Order: sequence, then C-alpha cells, then structure tokens
Amino acid sequence: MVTPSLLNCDFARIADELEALKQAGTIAVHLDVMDGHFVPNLSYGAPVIKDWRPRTDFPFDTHLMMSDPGRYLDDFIRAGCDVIIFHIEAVPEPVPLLRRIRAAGCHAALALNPPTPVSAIEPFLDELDAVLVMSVMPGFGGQAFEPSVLEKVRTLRAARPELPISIDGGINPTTAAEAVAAGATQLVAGSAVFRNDGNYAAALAELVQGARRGIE
Ligand SMILES: O=C(CO)[C@@H](O)[C@H](O)COP(=O)(O)O
Ligand SMILES: [Co+2]
Repeated sequence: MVTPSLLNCDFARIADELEALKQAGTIAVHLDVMDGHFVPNLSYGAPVIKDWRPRTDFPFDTHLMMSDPGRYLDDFIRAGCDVIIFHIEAVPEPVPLLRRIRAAGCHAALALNPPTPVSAIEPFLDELDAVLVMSVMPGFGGQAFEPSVLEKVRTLRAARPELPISIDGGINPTTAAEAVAAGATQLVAGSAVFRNDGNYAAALAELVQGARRGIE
C-alpha cells in the first residue's frame, strides 16, 4: 500500500487535496506531526487534525515526531487519529503508551530512525500493530533514501512474517521496489506524490508499479 504523506500538500486547500487523493485511489493518509524539538522542524498538531477529520473518511496514519508524545496523546486520539506512531528514541520505555493507544481503539506503532537498531524495539514487538522504519532522518520531506535501512526491514520481516512494516522517507518507484523486496508492506511517500505536475493518479500508479517490481 502507498500512503501519501500530506507534508508537501497545499494546506490552504486541504479539502481539495484530500478529494484529489481520493479520486487518485488513495485509501489512507500519513500525517507528520513535528514539535520543533525531537526534530528541527514544526508542522501541525491535534487541533488541525481535528478540523480535517470531518473532511475525509481516510484513516489517519499519524506519525508523532515529538519528544513527549504521551503528554498530547489524548488530544490525538480525540482528534480522530486511527494509527498512532511514536519514536522509540523519544520513549525508550514505550509499553504504557502503546497500551494507552490500543485501549483507545487505535493501532499502535513504533518508529525507528536510520541509526537505531532493530534490537531497540525487539522487546516490544508483541505490543505493536506495525513498525515504521525511517529511511531518512525525520524532520523534512524531499530527502534521499538511506539504503542501509533495508537490512533492518529484512531483519524485522524474518523475525515477524505477519507484522505490517512501513517505510518512510525518500520513497520513489525505484526505492519502493527495494523496500517491498526487503519486506515492507506500506510505503509512505510525500514528494513523489505531491510533485509539480499535480497528477496524483499517475504518481501513485508509478509507485505501485515500483512496488510490484519488488514483489516479482
Ligand atoms: O516523516 C517524514 C519526514 O520526517 C515523512 O513522512 C516525509 O514527509 C516523507 O516525505 P518524502 O521523503 O517522501 O518527500
Ligand atoms: Co512520516
């Protein structure tokens, strides 16, 4: 599955952007929340997501790049997030938070930055609905894919054949193929979708074609 990251969309026209993604065949969107502390950038938070919620029925895959996600977790749950992902680097003892997310009826996932080994999340795999492997340092769209993370995807896939594995950062048709071949099941793509020609259907089709090459 290709999940567009809204980071590069036109936020002034969010309802139109969501509708255009729907017409292009999207089935979920990835929301990048940045706190200016865990990552050197700011984006948007729960009040904005709450206003988007009635505009779309897309599941909201919410990537919390925050130093203290627990402090704001209830706001994201109330805002209507469906999948809530936070970083193991921010919360080294993640079980209480993962359980709060699941108890609220949401899916819980842990993200890991490129330098972070799989062993950092291994003890918590039973508590997870998915893992998000970052293939760039978080904070900005449009960065180059870091190929060394593919080994982590392979390791996770071998350890957990059924675990949904997302990969996020620098996804294009070529890296989509590599990620899927390694075992990724969800490809988060920002700049490869929100490219200059505005043809989201064509962009998604190219990414899906790339992903298919990875299965063959
Ligand atoms: O979490 C992040 C960046 O920190 C991502 O979700 C990016 O928004 C993906 O953008 P591209 O790398 O595909 O341009
Ligand atoms: Co993201």
